[in-house]
Amino acid sequence: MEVVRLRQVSKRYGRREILADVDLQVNAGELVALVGANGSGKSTVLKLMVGLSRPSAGSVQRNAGVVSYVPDVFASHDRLSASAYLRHMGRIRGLSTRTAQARAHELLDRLALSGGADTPMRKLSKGNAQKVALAQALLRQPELLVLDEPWAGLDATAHTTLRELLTETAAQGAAVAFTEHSAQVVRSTATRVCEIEHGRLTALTHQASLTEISMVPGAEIDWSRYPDVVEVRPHEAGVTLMVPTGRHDATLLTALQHGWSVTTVRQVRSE
Ligand SMILES: Nc1ncnc2c1ncn2[C@@H]1O[C@H](COP(=O)(O)OP(=O)(O)OP(=O)(O)O)[C@@H](O)[C@H]1O
Repeated sequence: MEVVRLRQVSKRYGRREILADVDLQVNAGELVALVGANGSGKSTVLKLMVGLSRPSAGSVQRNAGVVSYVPDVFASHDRLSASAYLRHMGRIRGLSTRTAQARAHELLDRLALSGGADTPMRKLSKGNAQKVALAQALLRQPELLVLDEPWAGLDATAHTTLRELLTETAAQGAAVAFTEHSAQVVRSTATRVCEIEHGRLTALTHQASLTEISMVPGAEIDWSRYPDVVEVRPHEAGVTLMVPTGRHDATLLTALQHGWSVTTVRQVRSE
């Protein structure tokens, strides 16, 4: 199902054309990454998607009740604590105080907000403020979730959690669009990648589905040197690898031949 569609969209600021003839749709369940150089127009596309900006020509159609947006900069000078802010945002989004509070705590726990949910917003570090911005966007399951460089400033744990949260949100039927500069994050998260160059969409590529393999170490292997391995996540119990589905058999074989014990294998992103 099509959740948002840009048709022949152009955007001008004064006489300057920022976007030209952009055709792009995002469907329910998709994770679309917008990539391109600084200033190529990615954030502008995101703002058009959520309705924060209007096209100079062309049209934007949205088929979503709950739309959530995470801006690239989320600076708050508020005296409100993170948890009071999220309770308030939850109420605005139609949740009861109790549900908003429970959901806020669940999200802040998963994202490991340090300094506590009772810290005034203006005292939060950049990364922790980003965690609050993400929690705000996920208080209610959105139908359209749009995020501008959401990984910026996050620590390693929250980095992984964010990918899991976005994947879960898409699996529950949301259309998800985001910008990101790290090729590795794009490869391990997006189901489709759109490239923008000087305000024009230049390429669209579908990403292969990925399989996540968790295992306990045997003989030493530097997994990052294996071309099939998209991502390596070391953790206390061992390591978790992301490998394109279809090529995971070879990775499993290598692991077993080196005495590693495989604990779980699961497909985390389908095509
Ligand atoms: N409100 C505005 N008024 C005038 N120009 C703007 C405005 N917003 C964006 N621009 C210009 O539009 C162009 C595209 O900006 P945009 O923020 O969409 O790029 P981006 O691809 O997201 O860049 P980055 O990777 O640096 O975040 C830039 O040249 C920027 O200066």
